[in-house]
Amino acid sequence: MASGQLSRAEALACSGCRHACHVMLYADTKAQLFGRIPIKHIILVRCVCVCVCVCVCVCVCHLSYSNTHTHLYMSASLSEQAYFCVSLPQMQMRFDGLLGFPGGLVNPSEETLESGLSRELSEELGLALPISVEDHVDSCYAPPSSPSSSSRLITHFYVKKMDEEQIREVERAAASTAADHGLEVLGMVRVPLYTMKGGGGLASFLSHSFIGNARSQLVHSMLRLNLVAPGELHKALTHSLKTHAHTKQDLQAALALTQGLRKQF
Ligand SMILES: O=c1[nH]cnc2c1ncn2[C@@H]1O[C@H](COP(=O)(O)OP(=O)(O)O)[C@@H](O)[C@H]1O
Repeated sequence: MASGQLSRAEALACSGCRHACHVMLYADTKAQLFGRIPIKHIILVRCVCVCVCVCVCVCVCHLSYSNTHTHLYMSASLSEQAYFCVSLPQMQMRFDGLLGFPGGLVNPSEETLESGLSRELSEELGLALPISVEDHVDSCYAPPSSPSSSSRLITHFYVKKMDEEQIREVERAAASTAADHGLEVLGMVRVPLYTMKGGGGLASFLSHSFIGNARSQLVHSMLRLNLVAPGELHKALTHSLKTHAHTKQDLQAALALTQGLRKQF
């Protein structure tokens, strides 16, 4: 067991600990890539800014595809059969501007971890999604939020595979009937799993700010479920670090702008 990780039983036995449960929802689907490229075992994700995004699970050869908007690098095995395995992991933009998985605090003395997580999902997604013990992946101590914080937080992570239509239903409900929409949850986003020339896609996504250990939960899940090949992920993370350096420069330029304006007004 990795450091900081606990078994479910150890976690529940911790007296005075607070518990938070979050879930990664994802789905596979059949799809025709650009209507003509026969590729097997790819993961295809739609994201906010690019129409069709590609990522890879099985690496045999390298293809490159380009149009006026995108340069996508794919490792893929070709097949006669036009069957595409599309994966759609979801995260949310939280009220605090950070990315995270749907879920929240659960009180195990009043409810099971799974029923508490389902309750949180009804508020955030507008749907009662049953979560079971089998969906549980791991439990670990969260880093203390401040040196003075007295109670320790244990985060429990779940992964639930759904079908594509269920994911669409979640997206529709999250934006229309969910009580938390526009308040605690600013919107659901699909994770772009592809790597673009220049570092777009997954690399850009991973360089955003995440709540708690949500980024490592995402990275571990991508590896464990073979949603992204380890080499692709390594490349994406290396790019994310470069993006960070660029973001720092950008922020410094923006800060200089506001400093100039502060002097004027
Ligand atoms: O996606 C996540 N992965 C891991 N930990 C998270 C995630 N989202 C939130 N947390 C942690 O769990 C705590 C409680 O989560 P959240 O803010 O969702 O609960 P709440 O909506 O019930 O207040 C947060 O303060 C944060 O430390």
